[in-house]
Amino acid sequence: MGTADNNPPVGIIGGTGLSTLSGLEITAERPVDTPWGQPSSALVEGRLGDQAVVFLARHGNPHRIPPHQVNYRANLQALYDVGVRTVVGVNAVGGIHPDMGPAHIVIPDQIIDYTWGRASTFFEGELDETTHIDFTWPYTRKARELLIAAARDQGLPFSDFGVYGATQGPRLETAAEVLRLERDGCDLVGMTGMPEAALAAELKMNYVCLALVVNHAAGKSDHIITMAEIEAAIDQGMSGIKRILEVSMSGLGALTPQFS
Ligand SMILES: CSC[C@H]1O[C@H](OP(=O)(O)O)[C@H](O)[C@@H]1O
Ligand code: HPA
Repeated sequence: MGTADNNPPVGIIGGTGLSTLSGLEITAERPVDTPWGQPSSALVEGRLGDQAVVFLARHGNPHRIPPHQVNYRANLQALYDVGVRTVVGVNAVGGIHPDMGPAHIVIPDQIIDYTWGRASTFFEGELDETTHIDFTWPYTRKARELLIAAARDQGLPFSDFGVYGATQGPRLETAAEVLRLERDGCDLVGMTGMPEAALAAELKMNYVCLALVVNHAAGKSDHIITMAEIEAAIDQGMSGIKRILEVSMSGLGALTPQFS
């Protein structure tokens, strides 16, 4: 086995509360283009410890692109084109499961997609062949195990399971919608988990979600959701997310591509 110096770069897609990655020793910042258009931000190349990393801000830096207008195809393609084969999607989410309150960290294992109207595949238009990827397990098992081990190692409050319900946004949900998500089996709700995960699978990249609960989902507390509450949870929990990234990074870099 080689050292982390020989690993391909790991991609980190930062979401709400993570438009830049402090701790990343930046070596280059490159605006790039793809056949699908421009990604949300320049690619920020650097190292976390001895692992090469390419960081991309999902909503742009500064944060300005709403979840339904993110160019998910360009984001994944841009990372792929610079050699990334393993991606960590960092997501702020609302907690539905009673154990998943603000500042709790979750490494989910499943997704239900409620989004609509988003460009959600690379395989459309005139194709030589129709492609239906297998998506039984949307997150790469070995990548999940590495994040779980890192969260445990750091003594952080986390759950090693969870169904992520991806809603359209940009508005938050009604209480009745959250009850429906709960009946469907969702533990978390966010707006960007899809099509990001499916596009990574189409490119045969490893993909894993590292989620920070930033509010109780609508109707799951005695108050409405405020940006102040969300910002407080980000302030409290994002340092733990960064520690998990640092500890797991070289292991993630050593993973071979998912389907090879
Ligand atoms: C009230 S914040 C909603 C915003 O935060 C999440 O973004 P991300 O997944 O990129 O961290 C959520 O999906 C929404 O876009
Ligand atoms: O409550 C939520 N709903 C959807 N997306 C979110 N992202 C953070 N919190 C939430």
